[in-house]
Amino acid sequence: MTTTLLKNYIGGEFVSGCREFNNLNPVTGEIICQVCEADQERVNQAVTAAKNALKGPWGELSVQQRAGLLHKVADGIEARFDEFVAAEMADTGKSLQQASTIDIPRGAANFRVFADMVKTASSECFHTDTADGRGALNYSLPRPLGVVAVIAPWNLPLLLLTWKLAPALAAGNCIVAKPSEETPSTATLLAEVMHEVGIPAGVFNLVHGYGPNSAGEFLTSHPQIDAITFTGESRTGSAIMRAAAEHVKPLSFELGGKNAAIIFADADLEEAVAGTARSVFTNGGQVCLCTERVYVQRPLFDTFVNKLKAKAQSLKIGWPKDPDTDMGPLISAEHKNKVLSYYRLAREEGATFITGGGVPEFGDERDQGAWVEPTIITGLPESSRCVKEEIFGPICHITPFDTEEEAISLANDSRYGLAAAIWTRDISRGHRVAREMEAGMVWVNTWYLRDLRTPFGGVKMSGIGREGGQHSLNFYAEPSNICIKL
Ligand SMILES: NC(=O)c1ccc[n+]([C@@H]2O[C@H](COP(=O)([O-])OP(=O)(O)OC[C@H]3O[C@@H](n4cnc5c(N)ncnc54)[C@H](O)[C@@H]3O)[C@@H](O)[C@H]2O)c1
Ligand SMILES: O=C/C=C/C=C(\O)C(=O)O
Repeated sequence: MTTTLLKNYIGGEFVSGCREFNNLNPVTGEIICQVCEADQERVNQAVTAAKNALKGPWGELSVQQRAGLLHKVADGIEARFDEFVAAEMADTGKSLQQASTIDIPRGAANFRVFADMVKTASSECFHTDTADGRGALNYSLPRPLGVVAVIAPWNLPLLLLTWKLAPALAAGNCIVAKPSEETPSTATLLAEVMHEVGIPAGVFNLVHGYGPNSAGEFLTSHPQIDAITFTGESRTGSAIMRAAAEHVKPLSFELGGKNAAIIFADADLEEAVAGTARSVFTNGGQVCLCTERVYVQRPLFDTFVNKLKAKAQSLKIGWPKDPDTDMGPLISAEHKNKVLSYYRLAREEGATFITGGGVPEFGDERDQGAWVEPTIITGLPESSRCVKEEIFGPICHITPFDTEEEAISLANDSRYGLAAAIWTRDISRGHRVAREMEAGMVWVNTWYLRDLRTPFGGVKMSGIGREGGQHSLNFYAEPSNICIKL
């Protein structure tokens, strides 16, 4: 992307904003470009454009035609694949390997999976007996919610934005989307693709800005927004719930987590170590599904800790474009300071540092970036803040356990309930323990293995509702029941 100014996309036009803010590259802290912040007026214009578009050609398209346009969006992303990869890497510092094998491919895949799924969606129909014997027919039709506000986070920017956009558009809604202020680039490229493939003006609108007292809050408190889908921190979810409360509307929340991994003594040790290293350090620990609490059955504890330490110390921390790089920087100096504050807290709480706990020194411009060391700690009480609070960085705490019941109790002792991973060769135990997890998603002898048709979401403070497959389509369109007296 050569653009030096990222604009809002409203009513089919790229427009400026009330002011401009810097988009920084977290590898070196350098300014990548400027971004136009949308004020209340721009958000109002975007919502009006979306409202009007509902009554325009978009509402008259057949499901097949809508699905065909969504495949064209996927084609457009794939046609500009390298641009999307470069833009995602510039905004986030994530590795070429991750951006090119996960983030951007899923951007296209999300559109394709829902374009295909909506074409085969079915609805309910009942033949009803009646007192007069003539009966009645009850059938339901899916009605799009209307204008949907989509608010996305910075960790998997295109993946998570399109994970919401694709089903929302497939169901016939119009959108006003706000990407994170940290990662505006691929969302803007996506607006260019939408424009190029002929998504009708106003169907997809993009507003840049922050949360409080900026585009995010203006959007979620807007009376003409018909539904909100949000992915981000749990406390932000609470704020959005309050902002939306006055105008009662459907909410879909994918929120924070403090995910546990349980490693039983009978686990395949090499698999469990490799899988746990992946679940702790992928994307610098900046994935909602990442493991921050590891529970290892006592006979295996010392061996496991030493092997995970070796894995952490073998991670290549380096330039995102280096094909060997395993881990880049965190998203921002602010987030780096937050993660380092937990490294300091861990010391204050008396943790034993197995590895890491500081900042890597490169001796070049990366020393101005948002880098931290992959870190493993042990020895803290389960009540400590580092074990209870989401850190969202490349760090895990490891605790020994003795019995299956104890492991389940430890893993469930959290206000979050997003994901869990269980490592055991005893598959009956895998089924049994998975069923006891207070989490929306449980992986056994693997992690982050995805089937896009499955329910994705969390319990407790980790979210409201489910995304994925029919679960997404059920949120973005609600059934109207029609009863015909025969
Ligand atoms: N459950 C999931 O699927 C999932 C996926 C990814 C990230 N997350 C969570 O997201 C968090 C990291 O992402 P983040 O730092 O971008 O989260 P965040 O809550 O700080 O911001 C997320 C988005 O919300 C916007 N926002 C912030 N305050 C707002 C407000 N008051 N009103 C409206 N919009 C507002 C931000 O500008 C951004 O676009 C972590 O807690 C992580 O666990 C969860
Ligand atoms: O950071 C959270 C990752 C979410 C991933 C998905 O929503 C997905 O893989 O569909």
